Amino acid sequence: MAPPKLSSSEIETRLQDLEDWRLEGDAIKRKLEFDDFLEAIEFINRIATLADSADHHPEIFNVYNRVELLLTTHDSGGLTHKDFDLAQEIDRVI
Ligand SMILES: C[C@H](O)[C@H](O)[C@H]1CNC2=NC(N)=NC(=O)C2=N1
Repeated sequence: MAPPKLSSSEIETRLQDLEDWRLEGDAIKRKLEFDDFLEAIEFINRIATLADSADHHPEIFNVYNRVELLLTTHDSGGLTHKDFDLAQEIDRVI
């Protein structure tokens, strides 16, 4: 079953632990820059494994050495604990 959407105050609380993520509409977003394309792709591969294990999949945008990640829970129509949990796991593998 889809997890419940978080309230705005729950979202604010969880965002405090994620200094590089920004709230954007119904999602959280992080922009990253690497030395080159291969570094960016290697990072994407690392998070692909994490995401698939969590059965939670970020939207991933890549242009050369830049990667933009967007997390939201489509099944719930907004942000849930799954987005914040995965964001924290992603931050650990950078
Ligand atoms: C059936 C499957 O578990 C769902 O479709 C999962 C897969 N990955 C997902 N990823 C994201 N970001 N949001 C979801 O709602 C979602 N749902």
